[in-house]
Amino acid sequence: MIDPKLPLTDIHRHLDGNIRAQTILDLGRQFNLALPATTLETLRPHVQVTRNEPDLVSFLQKLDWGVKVLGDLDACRRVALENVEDAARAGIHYAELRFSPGYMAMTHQLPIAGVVEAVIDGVRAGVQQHGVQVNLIGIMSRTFGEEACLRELEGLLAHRDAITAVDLAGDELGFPGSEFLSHFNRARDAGFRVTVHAGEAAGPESIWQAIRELGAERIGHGVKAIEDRALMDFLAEQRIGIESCLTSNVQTSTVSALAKHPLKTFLQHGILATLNTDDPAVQGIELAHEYTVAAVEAGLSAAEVRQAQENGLTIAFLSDAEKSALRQRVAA
Ligand SMILES: O=c1[nH]cnc2c1ncn2[C@@H]1O[C@H](CO)[C@@H](O)[C@H]1O
Ligand SMILES: [Zn+2]
Repeated sequence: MIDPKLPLTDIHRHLDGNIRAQTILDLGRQFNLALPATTLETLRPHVQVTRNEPDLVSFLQKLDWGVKVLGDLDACRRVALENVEDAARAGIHYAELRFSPGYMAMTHQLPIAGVVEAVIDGVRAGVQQHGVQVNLIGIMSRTFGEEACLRELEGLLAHRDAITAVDLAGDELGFPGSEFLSHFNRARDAGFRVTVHAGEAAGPESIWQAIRELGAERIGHGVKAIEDRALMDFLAEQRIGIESCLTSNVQTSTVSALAKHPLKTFLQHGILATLNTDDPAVQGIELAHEYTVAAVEAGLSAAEVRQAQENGLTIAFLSDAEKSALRQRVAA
């Protein structure tokens, strides 16, 4: 169901939601940290979703061990490099890897701009080794409040040229987008592209807010757009893309089952919706699973899956020239 002649993109993929279990064990040992388990098998339930979580916030706790073991900047560089390796192995041609430098820095009080630099470094090394094309998206983790997000933004601004876009992620219900207006004004002034996690835990009003007040050009998840016909029309007309993450939405109980997922309706409505992973290691899936298993269970026809794959390139944060070059490279 993946068209090998079309670029395969993953434009919603958290680098810090994709830290290998083995790397968590290695780093735990290296920094002498007390982990909840010492073997891969026993660690797994602490770092991976084994059954659906009741809500978004419970799901997000599964990411915590991955960042708690980041004891120095080299550890950040390592997980960034491994993320590019994983993307290459998953057959992805172009990935937008997103990360929250403040979340990664938090446990061991690493310098935030240093984390940003280490991630850039690790990704650069990975790209050289594996030939995957990558752009980076800097996340502000709303869960830790406005001040913490401001520090993240500043760390990202310090490396403006190597960061393509910004995002807002974390606890959408507890920290509405309206608290982050000034952050996004600054980010847009600096020339960052904008995508926002919205309409995942909160309703369609959160998506309207992200577009109108934060300047979102794309929406992460956007599941709740299904409740607002005018919003669906607007997304289609304005070509505001939706980054769908099917398995993630079931694991966070955002949708009760794949068969109830609105992606098919979004595509039928002419919305530029796409297939992506979210937090592959935490979810225990890779992109191929989303294309060949999850999309099918969500009722997509082969033509709709192909449309979603096309849309990934259409809404990617790439220039038109970069898109054509990528298209030609893959088709050749
Ligand atoms: O599915 C998701 N919805 C909302 N926030 C998320 C999701 N996955 C990860 N993060 C958040 O992104 C940051 C790390 O990149 C963290 O804030 C994490 O909680
Ligand atoms: Zn996400």
